[in-house]
This record gives sequence, structure tokens and C-alpha cells, in this order.
Amino acid sequence: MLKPMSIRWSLVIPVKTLIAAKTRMAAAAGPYRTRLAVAVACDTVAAALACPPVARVIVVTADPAAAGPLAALGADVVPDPDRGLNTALRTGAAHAARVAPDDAVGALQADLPALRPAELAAALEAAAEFDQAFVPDALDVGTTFYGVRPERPFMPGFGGESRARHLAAGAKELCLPGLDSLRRDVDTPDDLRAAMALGLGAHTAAVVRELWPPA
Ligand SMILES: Nc1nc2c(ncn2[C@@H]2O[C@H](COP(=O)(O)OP(=O)(O)OP(=O)(O)O)[C@@H](O)[C@H]2O)c(=O)[nH]1
Ligand SMILES: C=C(OP(=O)(O)O)C(=O)O
Repeated sequence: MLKPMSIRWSLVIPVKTLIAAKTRMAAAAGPYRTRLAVAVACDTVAAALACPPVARVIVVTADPAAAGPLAALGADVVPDPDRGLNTALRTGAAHAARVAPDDAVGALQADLPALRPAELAAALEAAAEFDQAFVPDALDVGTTFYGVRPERPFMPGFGGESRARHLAAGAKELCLPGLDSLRRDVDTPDDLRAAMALGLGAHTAAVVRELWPPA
């Protein structure tokens, strides 16, 4: 058996078609909504690619306006069959199994604009000790990361109250301290303010400067 420290990861990051993305930010972001969605995904992908155990990032999207900048950062882009979030994740995981069957596979939400590579690395190291594991979101309601060891079944249960779903499916909840940036997904203006307090990545920070210019 591989030692957990030596496990490498393929991370699947789903990015919704932009016209339907970040709808809970629509009132606050106005015409900046789709740029914000792309920027947040760019910061998430850049942080994941900067994380040493991450061998590859596989973005699943049907939207060329998201695919272009994310591929330019170094992600592999796989077309989304457009049958919902968990189907998109399983499609990315199937690609990962084809290109790197010996690597662990994780699903990471695309809306983590404050993500720090060291926090992601700590979570991946902990996750490698379990067949399936997940990280709950900051509210302890949803999930920001779900992953499985190499060759184990990948059974993501994202959407709504996914923390309870992942727990019920027997996945290990990772309760490490110091995962704030990994748990801070951004769906609402309050979430964005909380992510700003942690420190936004450069792409999101640039959009926020235009959206909310400093007084
Ligand atoms: N590829 C793909 N990604 C999806 C799909 N649905 C959701 N996502 C992604 O999954 C994550 C969580 O999505 P949601 O919270 O449902 O959507 P959102 O666009 O972030 O926000 P809302 O529109 O406010 O719900 C984000 O990274 C989305 O881009 C889908 O059908 N396909
Ligand atoms: C899809 C999820 O989250 P959200 O809609 O809050 O981004 C989830 O937590 O499973």
C-alpha cells in the first residue's frame, strides 16, 4: 500500500455554465456576476495547481468563456454532459481514472477564492488516510471537498445539505483546525466579505476592486 504522504491527487473542479452561475450574487454583482464567477474559479484552480500533492486539475465545464482562462492556468478541461453537478464530477473523475489510475481523486468546489495551497495540502494528507473523506463548508451544511483513495469508488453527494449526505454515505469528515480558506465557499455577498477577510486571490481581488471600489 502507498504511504499516505506519497499519494498524488487528481482534483476535479466543476464550473457551471456562466449564464446560470452565482445567481445568489446577482443583485450585489450586477454586470460583474459572470466575471466574478470566472475570477473565483481562476483563484481556486490556481491555488489547487500550486498545492504540491495535486498532480492535475480537471475542470468540468460546458462554457468556453470559463474553459479558456482555466486552461490557460494549466487545468485540463473536460466537457460537461450538462446533467447536473454530481454527473459533472463523475465525468471528471472518469477522465482522471483514465489518465492517472494510481492517483487519488477529489472533487473541489470552484468557489473558494481565498484558498491557500498549504491548507488544501493538509486536507489532502488527512484525506489520504480514509477510503472516502470530505471537508464541510464554513456553515457545516455543505461540502467543499470530497475525495477518495486510489481505486476506491468515487461517490460525490454534492448539492444543498451535502455534509449530512456525505456523512450518511460513510465518508470521514475532516475536522482539522486551520482549514478556513478551504471551507470558505462564496455564494452570497456575506460569504464574499468573509473571503475578503481571509485574503482573496488576485483574480477575485481585481474584480472586487471594480465592484466595490475603495472609498
Ligand atoms: N460543471 C458543472 N458545475 C456545476 C454544476 N452545478 C453547479 N456547479 C458548480 O458547483 C459548485 C456549486 O455550485 P452552486 O452553488 O450550485 O452554484 P453557484 O453558481 O456557485 O451559485 P448559485 O447560482 O447561487 O447557486 C460551483 O463550483 C459551480 O460552478 C453543473 O451542472 N455542472
Ligand atoms: C453544492 C454545494 O454547495 P453550495 O450550493 O453552497 O455552493 C454543496 O455544499 O454540496
